Amino acid sequence: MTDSKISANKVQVYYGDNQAIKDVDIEIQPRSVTAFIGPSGCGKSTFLRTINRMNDTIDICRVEGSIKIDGEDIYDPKVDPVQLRAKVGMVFQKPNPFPKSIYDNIAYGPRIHGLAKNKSELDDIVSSSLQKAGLWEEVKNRLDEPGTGMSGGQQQRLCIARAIAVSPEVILMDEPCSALDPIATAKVEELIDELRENYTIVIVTHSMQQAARVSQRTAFFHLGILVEEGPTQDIFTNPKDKRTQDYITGRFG
Ligand SMILES: Nc1ncnc2c1ncn2[C@@H]1O[C@H](COP(=O)(O)OP(=O)(O)OP(=O)(O)O)[C@@H](O)[C@H]1O
Repeated sequence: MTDSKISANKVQVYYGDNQAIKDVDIEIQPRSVTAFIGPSGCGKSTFLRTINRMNDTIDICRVEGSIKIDGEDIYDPKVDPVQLRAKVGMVFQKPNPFPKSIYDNIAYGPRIHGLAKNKSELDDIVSSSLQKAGLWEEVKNRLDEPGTGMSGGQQQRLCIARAIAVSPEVILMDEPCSALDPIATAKVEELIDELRENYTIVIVTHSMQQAARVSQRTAFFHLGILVEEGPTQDIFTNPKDKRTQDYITGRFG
């Protein structure tokens, strides 16, 4: 196994008095897809959001323990959460393009982070991000049109392109296909498979079939606890814990 990209150690997350994540330790491998699965409310999204400090935006939420990316503690007071979220991008359940043109959706992050010296560099970032998200051919002649006018699946790939535009190393995806039809889902899954060559991807999914299709490793959460984590094939064919077995065979959740 290579060195981990993300190391979480004894992570606890509280919403007020309610503890949503208990003592989670996990090592996430670079350039691969890790799926988080588990019944509703088990804390998958909460734990995902600790990896780019999105929980900071929820007043009552408190995170304890340590999360390191490339050995650096992302909760260190020196870390700027805005920079962190460029390095650790996020794609949400519902596609959420900005009410701007397709071009400006992609150019927004690079402009804020000063990634382009001039218009031609910005054009290059926009086209290469759309190419990496497999969307270029579909939109190259309509970059001035609103992102919100695209189909749901295209909007989600636009959101992936937007995350890619600021050169992230990690991409977090919180049920990215749950609002998409099967054809759009298949396209996003194909894209995830291509992206793993260059990015570390963590995906929360309710679909065990999706976890089996796209991920190399799977982590099963239950009641805020990480019950087990391992190669996806092992988790689905030979789980060690009875709770995992019960979940994957549809006995609960
Ligand atoms: N913003 C919030 N404020 C208070 N409690 C929250 C908040 N978000 C999540 N929780 C609580 O934390 C626990 C874990 O929720 P979380 O959404 O992380 O689970 P999940 O496994 O992602 O669920 P689902 O699959 O339904 O999205 C639940 O008890 C939930 O009610």
